[in-house]
Amino acid sequence: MDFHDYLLKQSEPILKEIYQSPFVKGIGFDNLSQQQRDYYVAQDTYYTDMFSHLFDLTTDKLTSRQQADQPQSLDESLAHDALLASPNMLNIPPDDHNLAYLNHMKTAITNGDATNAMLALLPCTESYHFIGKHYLKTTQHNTYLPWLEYYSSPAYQAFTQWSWQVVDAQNPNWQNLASDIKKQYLHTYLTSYQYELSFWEHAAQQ
Ligand SMILES: Cc1ncc(CO)c(N)n1
Repeated sequence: MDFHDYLLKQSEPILKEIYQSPFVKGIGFDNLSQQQRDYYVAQDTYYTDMFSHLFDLTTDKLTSRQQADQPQSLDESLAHDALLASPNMLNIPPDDHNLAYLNHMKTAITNGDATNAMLALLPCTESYHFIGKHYLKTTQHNTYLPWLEYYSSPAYQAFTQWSWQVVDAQNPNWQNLASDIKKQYLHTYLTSYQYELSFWEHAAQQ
């Protein structure tokens, strides 16, 4: 088993909660209010802007081979457009859970090694790909189909697979990791997953 498969087993319960969270179901079953979409797109626009900066900091820690293999970076404004937000989103400031999530990633990336940095970002990348695939065929004539298509697209999949390959190559003998290091990696990864869940939960509460 590769390291990312082991990690996925650990995050599976949270991923299942994410699938069942009301906003994610709202995307899958075409059932979201304008207010929920405005809030989510406002939060996520802020988040993805910061994420690209954090991603660049992480890339600096990788080998030049890994950097060269990185697929073209993606323009998530296409996914945001698919949620049809109103201009009211411009009045919504970044919320505390969002800032706390970004702060967690920044700390893990600044203070940690290359694996720790990748694991702070991985839940973000992989969970959206799983959500896209999970709900792609759920509802006919779904208003939000372009959102699901974006995250299940070959380009997004390539980005997810590249992330897995990097994490696996960094830890070919992950079973032999010192237990405190393994604990730290898991903590970084699962904390990001918990923040992903919380991001969705807040969006549904609007
Ligand atoms: C909160 C969050 N996590 C992950 C992604 C996927 O990039 C996103 N757009 N937003």
